[in-house]
Amino acid sequence: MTRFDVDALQPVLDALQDGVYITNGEGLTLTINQAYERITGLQRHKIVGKHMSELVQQGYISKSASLEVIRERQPVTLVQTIMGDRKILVSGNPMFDDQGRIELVVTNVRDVTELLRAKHAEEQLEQLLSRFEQYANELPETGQQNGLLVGKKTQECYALAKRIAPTQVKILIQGETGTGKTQLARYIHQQSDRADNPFIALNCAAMPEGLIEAELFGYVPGAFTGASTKGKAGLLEVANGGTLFLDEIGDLPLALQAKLLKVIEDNKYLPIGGTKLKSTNIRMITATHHDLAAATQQGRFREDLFYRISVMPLTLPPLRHRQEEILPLFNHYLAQFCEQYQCSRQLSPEATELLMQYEWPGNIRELINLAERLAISTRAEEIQVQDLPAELRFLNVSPNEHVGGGLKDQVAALEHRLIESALAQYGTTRAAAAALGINQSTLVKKRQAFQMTNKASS
Ligand SMILES: Nc1ncnc2c1ncn2[C@@H]1O[C@H](COP(=O)(O)OP(=O)(O)OP(=O)(O)O)[C@@H](O)[C@H]1O
Repeated sequence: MTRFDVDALQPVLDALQDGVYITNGEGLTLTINQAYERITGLQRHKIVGKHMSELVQQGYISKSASLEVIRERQPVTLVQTIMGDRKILVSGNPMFDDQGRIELVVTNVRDVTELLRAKHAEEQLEQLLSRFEQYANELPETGQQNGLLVGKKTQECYALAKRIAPTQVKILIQGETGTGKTQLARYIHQQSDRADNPFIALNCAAMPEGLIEAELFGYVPGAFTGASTKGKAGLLEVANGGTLFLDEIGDLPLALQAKLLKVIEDNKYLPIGGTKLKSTNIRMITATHHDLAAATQQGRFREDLFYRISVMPLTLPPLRHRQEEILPLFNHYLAQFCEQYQCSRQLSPEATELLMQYEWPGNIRELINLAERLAISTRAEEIQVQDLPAELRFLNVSPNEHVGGGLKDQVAALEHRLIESALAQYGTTRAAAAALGINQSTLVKKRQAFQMTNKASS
């Protein structure tokens, strides 16, 4: 029995925005309010009279705050998961009678799913912004605002970019990762009459759909639970008057492609939760490493958007197709890092040869990373083959002929050939082992094991 007439209180409870759940001192459900029904999807008539432990057993809720309050005899706050994925913040409070027994447990419930999502989104945005800042700092120091234009193809690409920079033509930059797409987009911005306004870059592949939408279009105050009360300006607003560079546009979800098309056609967009269209004046430059024409045929990219953004395609070839640039770029960055780390380094002819033969899957970015790594890690002034990472050092090891057998045999055979190749290159087991990063005794044992297997099978 309780001193309170719960039924009489019901209209008051129903007027509250937060969900309310009331049990008696044993954990039997006395009532819930309408907000609780809305947040959890549970219906009052189905749970009144039920014990909280039944609700947990039947999977309606993951944990009961009321039972915990009864056990602990003090307030309890926890985050619960309901209906699979929604997160609710639950705070239970005991109400004691004159004898100190728990008479009621009153629990209030707030849906924090959107709040948590927004918090996560904010964190990701902060990271993103710090990346922008980091990238923006890279250019002025080297003075290489338009890059090192050594190769003919790169020179032609930049020359064309310079001619079209002052126009409004839509540019799609194609190229593998690290080939310099962002740098080229920034160059176009700098050569245009928008140079004094912002250059904003967004990588569409780096974020989940909900977040990209909030970042691009922004949201109005109170657009969703947990949204900032001030609302948020989208990048379309931040970049107003300047250039918005959308990298990896091929990864933009279809729903957002439709919204982006509207921006391109009318220079208008609707912030999330908004009712009034906003105008923007941006130059959009896009980039991709995908074959967008193929993506269009497969229905993964809107055809109308593809034609709109690719009026002027510019292609940056992979570094392996710009052989003449490898050394000048490498030496440029090596000199830059030597100055930074106060050292002096140069490539030996053999190491130079391997750099020229290497495929550079990460293109210029990979080359820059290697230059920095070698400037720091080599001891002698001349960089030797053994200073290079394994993927370059063993370039001349011919690919494994099929030796038959399973993966284990093939891996053993490859290991054997790498060991033999290192031995041929370095002469002694000690030097070969050092180059392979293993102990000399391990190398010798592996060699013997392989020779024995070979004898046994011949
Ligand atoms: N012509 C160039 N000369 C010198 N450095 C360059 C040149 N082009 C690009 N770089 C440098 O190479 C690195 C990678 O370039 P960038 O970030 O523009 O590549 P990206 O194609 O946009 O890569 P991702 O697709 O992975 O974003 C940057 O540090 C950039 O400064």
